[in-house]
Amino acid sequence: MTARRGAPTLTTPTTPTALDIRVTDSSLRDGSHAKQHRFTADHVRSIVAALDDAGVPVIEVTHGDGLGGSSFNYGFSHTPEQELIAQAVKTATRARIAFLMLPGLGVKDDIRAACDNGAEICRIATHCTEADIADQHFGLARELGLETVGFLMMAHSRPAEVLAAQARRMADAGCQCVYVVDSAGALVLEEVTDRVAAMVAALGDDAQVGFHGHENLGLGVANSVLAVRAGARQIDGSTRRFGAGAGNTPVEAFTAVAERLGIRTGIDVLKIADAAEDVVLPVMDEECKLGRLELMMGHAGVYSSFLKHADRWARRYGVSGARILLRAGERELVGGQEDQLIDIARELAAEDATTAPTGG
Ligand SMILES: CC[C@H](O)CC(=O)C(=O)O
Ligand SMILES: [Mn+2]
Repeated sequence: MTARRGAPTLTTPTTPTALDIRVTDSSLRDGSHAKQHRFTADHVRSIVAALDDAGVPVIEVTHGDGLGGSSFNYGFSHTPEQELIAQAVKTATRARIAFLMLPGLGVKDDIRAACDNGAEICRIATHCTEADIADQHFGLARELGLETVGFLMMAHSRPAEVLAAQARRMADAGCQCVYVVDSAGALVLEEVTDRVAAMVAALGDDAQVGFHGHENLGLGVANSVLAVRAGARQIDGSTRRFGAGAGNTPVEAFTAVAERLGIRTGIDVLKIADAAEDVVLPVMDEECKLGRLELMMGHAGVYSSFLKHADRWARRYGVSGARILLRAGERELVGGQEDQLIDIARELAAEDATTAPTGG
């Protein structure tokens, strides 16, 4: 790496040198939440072409809630996700296409279809205490010759040793890289280090460890660097932060920081910055911002994909979206419990009605 003029030397004793890590861009999957699942084939082609040209090695394409997510509960897709996956595969020249599935939302035939459409990496997501529900999906994916990744979602909600045991379970089922998934964007610095390090120790050479961050507390890049320093070898992000909540770790910023730290991603900083500005931004309905609701998600530990749902029910019932999210955090809601946001909104409306001053 050639030193840039004026760039400080940031090497510290804990800085890995010339370390190769693999970045997966989730704009076309996690960004589906922000886009309310309205991706078209044109969006996929343009974003995949730009990311592929910038050297992003893995691009994830699926409904925000994974294969089978298109539904009344989660939101219907504009274009069937298998078609989007097929378009992504046709467009990419170097990048490999990944898909996500949550057992129960998607079924094994969805994995077979994604494989037939040319996807190469199967990512199975479970709540961080429920790794056992993914056993058969990892088994099938390996039989099909797919690379496997496991997602332990809402990883802030359990301590490092619990995650390490769950990661071991995934690896034993055939998972080749288990991610600490900070679904709520609630993990703060050393909380990432501890979790990643415990998983690295539990998995040894049997599987890698990855980190998937969200920006709800503004820590996506910093947390990802700490994950790498703790031994993570795969990092997720989304170009222009295009993801649920305040969005994901921005790939372009992470790439630039990684380059300064001697962490090699293989991504061209200038090209990914162009892709973020010229290609991804125009596809977004609005920038993923770190506003009041997003901050509450990180603060209260709420699943990032609840953002649009909470906002909708707050407007419908005339109550505060931030209070909906705080109560969702107190109740420790997990993915799949989106409907309970409606109950909370109704409760808050009833409480407000009883406390409102009466006229006359
Ligand atoms: C519903 C799946 C979820 O969006 C996966 C993910 O990206 C996360 O938990 O952060
Ligand atoms: Mn996510």
